[in-house]
Amino acid sequence: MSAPPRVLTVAGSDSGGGAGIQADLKTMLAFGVHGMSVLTAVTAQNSLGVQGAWELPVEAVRAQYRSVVDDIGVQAVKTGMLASAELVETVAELIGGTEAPAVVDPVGVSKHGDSLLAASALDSVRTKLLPVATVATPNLDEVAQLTGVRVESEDGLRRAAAALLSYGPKWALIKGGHLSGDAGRVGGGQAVDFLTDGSEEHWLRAPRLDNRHTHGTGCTLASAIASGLAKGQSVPEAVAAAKEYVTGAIADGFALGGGIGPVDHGWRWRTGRA
Ligand SMILES: Nc1ncnc2c1ncn2[C@@H]1O[C@H](COP(=O)(O)OP(=O)(O)OP(=O)(O)O)[C@@H](O)[C@H]1O
Ligand SMILES: Cc1ncc(CO)c(N)n1
Repeated sequence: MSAPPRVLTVAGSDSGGGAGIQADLKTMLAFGVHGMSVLTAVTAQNSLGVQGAWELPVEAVRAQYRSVVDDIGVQAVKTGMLASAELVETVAELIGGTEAPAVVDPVGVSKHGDSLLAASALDSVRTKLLPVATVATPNLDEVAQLTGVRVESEDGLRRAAAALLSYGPKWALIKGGHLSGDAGRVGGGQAVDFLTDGSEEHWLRAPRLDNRHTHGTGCTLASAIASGLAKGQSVPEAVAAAKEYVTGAIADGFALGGGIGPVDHGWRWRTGRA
């Protein structure tokens, strides 16, 4: 049997299994690719929040990356929680030296508002990491932090994407999920995301689901995109398939613990829906 496409996630561990490395690997399995991981940080995390976070040393991140890329090889890379300026710069340098497409999820804070990136790292994200990204996938808070553009309308999504592209990623995918939650200010009850490379424009719309168990949506979407790219899909194709997957996973998200439960990475198996 021939080997499946290989995808590498460079991200933090979520002990609760809903986001981070755990969400990434589950998503990759659901897409039929071989998932591999470079751990950047360990978090003590559950449905209620992040109780603690510990970064790994730069040498540990470098060594994991070299182990994977030099022997096994990768067809796509995805980045998530990078914690510090030093780690952001290290990962940017490693990705810059790898040919595979890179999906950069510029993770800033968790769903509970716990910080997963030092404020001092923002400039390194702008000047080192975004330039080596094939697709960057900020949510509305992250794009506001990175570009200063606060999105309050669909036209705002366009302006935010243009500002993000000025830092160098080939494609910007701005996730409007948070905005449409606000009494449907944008999208008319839909979860709207906007994808552009500066010339093509793609609007991704899905029903906004009334399920509070959304822990891990961003990690899941980015890993699904990386999986599609590893299979040879174009960025718009991979993003469309990823949006469909994350929407199904949110619909089937379930309660665990006393707070925000995870999306269901196995929804296609569990529900039999396509
Ligand atoms: N309630 C919802 N119903 C449908 N789709 C949603 C909902 N919430 C988010 N989404 C979609 O989920 C995807 C991830 O977006 P989101 O804005 O939640 O990412 P994020 O904030 O980075 O996630 P995370 O909290 O994991 O960091 C997007 O496609 C977004 O439109
Ligand atoms: C480790 C980790 N990465 C990313 C997220 C996304 O919010 C999270 N909650 N935890």
